[in-house]
Amino acid sequence: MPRNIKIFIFFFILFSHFSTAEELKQITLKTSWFQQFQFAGYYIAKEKGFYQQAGLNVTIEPFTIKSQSQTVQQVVSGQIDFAVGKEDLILDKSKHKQIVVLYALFQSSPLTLLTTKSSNIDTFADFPGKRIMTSAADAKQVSIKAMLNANHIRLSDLKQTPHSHNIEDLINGKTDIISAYISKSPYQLQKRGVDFNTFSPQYDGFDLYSDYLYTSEHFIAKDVKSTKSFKKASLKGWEYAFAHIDETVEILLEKYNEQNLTKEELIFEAVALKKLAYLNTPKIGVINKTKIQKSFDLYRVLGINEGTIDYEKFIYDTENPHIFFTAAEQKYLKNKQKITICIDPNWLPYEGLDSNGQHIGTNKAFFDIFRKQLPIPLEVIPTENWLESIEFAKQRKCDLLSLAAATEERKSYLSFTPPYLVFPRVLVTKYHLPFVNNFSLLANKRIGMVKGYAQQSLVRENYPNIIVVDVDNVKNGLKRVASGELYGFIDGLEAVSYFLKEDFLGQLKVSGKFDQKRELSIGVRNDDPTLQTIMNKLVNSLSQETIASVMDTSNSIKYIEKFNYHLLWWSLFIVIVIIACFLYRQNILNKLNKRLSTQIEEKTKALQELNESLESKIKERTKKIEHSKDLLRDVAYKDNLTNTFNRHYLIEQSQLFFKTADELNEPLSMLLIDIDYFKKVNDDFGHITGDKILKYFVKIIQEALRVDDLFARYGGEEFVILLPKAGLEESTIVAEKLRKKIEQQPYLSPRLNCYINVTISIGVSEYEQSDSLEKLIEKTDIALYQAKDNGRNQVQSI
Ligand SMILES: Nc1nc2c(ncn2[C@@H]2O[C@H](COP(=O)(O)OP(=O)(O)OP(=O)(O)O)[C@@H](O)[C@H]2O)c(=O)[nH]1
Repeated sequence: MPRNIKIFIFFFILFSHFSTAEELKQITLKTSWFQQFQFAGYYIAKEKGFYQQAGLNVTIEPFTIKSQSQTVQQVVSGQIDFAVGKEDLILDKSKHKQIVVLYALFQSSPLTLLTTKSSNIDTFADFPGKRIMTSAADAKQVSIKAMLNANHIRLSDLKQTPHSHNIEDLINGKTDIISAYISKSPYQLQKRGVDFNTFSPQYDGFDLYSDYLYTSEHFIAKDVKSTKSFKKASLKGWEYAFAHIDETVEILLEKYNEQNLTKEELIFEAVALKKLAYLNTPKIGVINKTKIQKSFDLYRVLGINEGTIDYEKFIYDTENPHIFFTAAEQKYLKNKQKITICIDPNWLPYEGLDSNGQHIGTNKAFFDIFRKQLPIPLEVIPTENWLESIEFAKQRKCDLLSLAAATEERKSYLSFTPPYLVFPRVLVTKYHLPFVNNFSLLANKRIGMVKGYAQQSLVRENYPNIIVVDVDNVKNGLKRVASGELYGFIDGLEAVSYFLKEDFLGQLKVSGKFDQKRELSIGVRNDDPTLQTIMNKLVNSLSQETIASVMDTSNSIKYIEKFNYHLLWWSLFIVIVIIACFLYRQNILNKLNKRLSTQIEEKTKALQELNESLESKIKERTKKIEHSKDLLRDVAYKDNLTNTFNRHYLIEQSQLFFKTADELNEPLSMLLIDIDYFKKVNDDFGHITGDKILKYFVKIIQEALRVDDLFARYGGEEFVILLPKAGLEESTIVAEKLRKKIEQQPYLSPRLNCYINVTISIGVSEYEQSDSLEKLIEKTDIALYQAKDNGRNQVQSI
């Protein structure tokens, strides 16, 4: 190869290397232990080029036990950029306020205490007086302290010896207890076949973060971009390492194995640590403020720390970060005392001034975010219009100009932050006009644009044939379009939408959209570079999520700020008219209803009265009829003298008695009673007394009979009794009972004042199926004849 070509290649390689190194940001990282899987994510990020892709050249500093205790100080002082910290980093934070944590790799600490089974130290009760081998760093860890404390063991109860980091010392009994990583020592014990006990703080509920990645406030203040990039690339390295354990272990074995660990040892460690990294979380590196607070409270409870921690500054939230200022910036802000900003007072919903001169609109929400980060006020200087705001910015009457596009002309007096709001620009025309896809078609048309807006020059440049007409503000521009004075108006979509919906609904519409979007930044006076870096930091701290969230919130409130009272009054008026009509109609209906009700009530009352009188008449009539019926029945069926049933009734009813007896196959008997020698009674005591004796006789007989029995006067002094359900024998007994009653109860004549003895003769016979009344009487009469014939006052049955 010719010599000059060799020289060219040499210089090419030299300069290309030099230029790459120049482009990459130099970063240093210090781990908390010797090379092992515990730091694999960082090795992988380096080896796989994740750091390089992020613009970083990372140097992983060699670990030494001697320098271990100095790491925090080295980070705080800026000698090292990033470091891996154990769970007691929060203790360091309370002393070194500059520490900022980027993430926590292990959701629970791998630190544990181990004893061998053969030592018979199986519970915490066996701990007092025993030898413990623990490093100064391990002894400081709150999880170990809290676990011992919770089990009533103090470190002073144990004989502490320096850690040899040699597991053989536990196996050989040189110590009783050792502090160890769950990811490492158990493997060595298992391999040696030594049974062991694990005392993990996690089991007592003390699962604290470990392996924090941290840096200093100074570093972040100096280089937010590298901070974010390093965090992102490191986590990417970790995700890769845990997803490709075999490949990672091979890389470690080849390049990062100063402890000469075996493949199996590294895989054991990887598996154990992966569990801790993804414990209760699918996302690696999460950090929760509450959990940090609890850990710090634990130190306080244990009496280890009395300090305080500003958690907002301790945990660096990439999405919503706290902004750290450099010492120079802090000094600048202290001297500056306040930052002033000019805004567009007439550009709602983006921003504006309300009737009290207060800043309102979407951009105010962004200012409020900035205000939280700034130690000094951010003050709005009121102006009449955008042109005046520009003029004030030129004259340095305000430090900043809000929502400004970075035009060449403005760059002569302002520098610009990165844009944080991007608006589409649109054309508004009258409602009936056609949509415009190509703005070249607007040639020779009068198009309004707000005077002083940077977009004017852009439109003039791109569409020189459009006649751009200055207007004062968006609303006036739209008014002039509505009146026909202008063909159209160009501005941001949100700004025109705000007024279209408010004041021009149905008159104007969005008829086209520009390809170029409008990117808006904060203009910063270009004679103040420190203010420029401060404003850049503030704008850079806005994540896309924050911007979207502010836009969403302000979009939902913008129409509330200017309430459409015109529409409200009209709506109220219409509602009132409807209610009034309804009430009027209701009133008329009520009156009609009332009248109808009265009429119905009157009619109902009259009908009720009529009904009642009819009812009473019917009742009366029915009563009369019933009475007449009773009278008729009495006349027809009753004997006038004795009030017993008569022969006619007997003839009628006997058929029913016979039928029942036939159907039910029940017995039925007849008594035929005749008063003995009644002619003589009449003769001796007179006919009237004879009548009374007949009545007396009937009364005694009636009292002795059952309700079902039928008692009737057959004629003269002869009476018939029908006894249902009674056979001949039973009815003969009844007849005898009646005979005795009459015999034993002589009639006392009040008129004659004497007892008159009366006796009766009774004939008894039983009904036989199909007997007629005549036949039955005939049979009974035969029996009666026998009773008479045998001397009277007796019963004869047949
Ligand atoms: N006081 C009164 N006597 C009546 C009534 N009906 C019938 N008698 C009388 O009853 C008597 C019946 O007489 P007789 O048929 O001869 O029978 P007896 O005198 O009772 O003699 P023996 O029946 O044979 O014991 C007559 O004197 C009738 O006038 C009545 O309603 N009132």
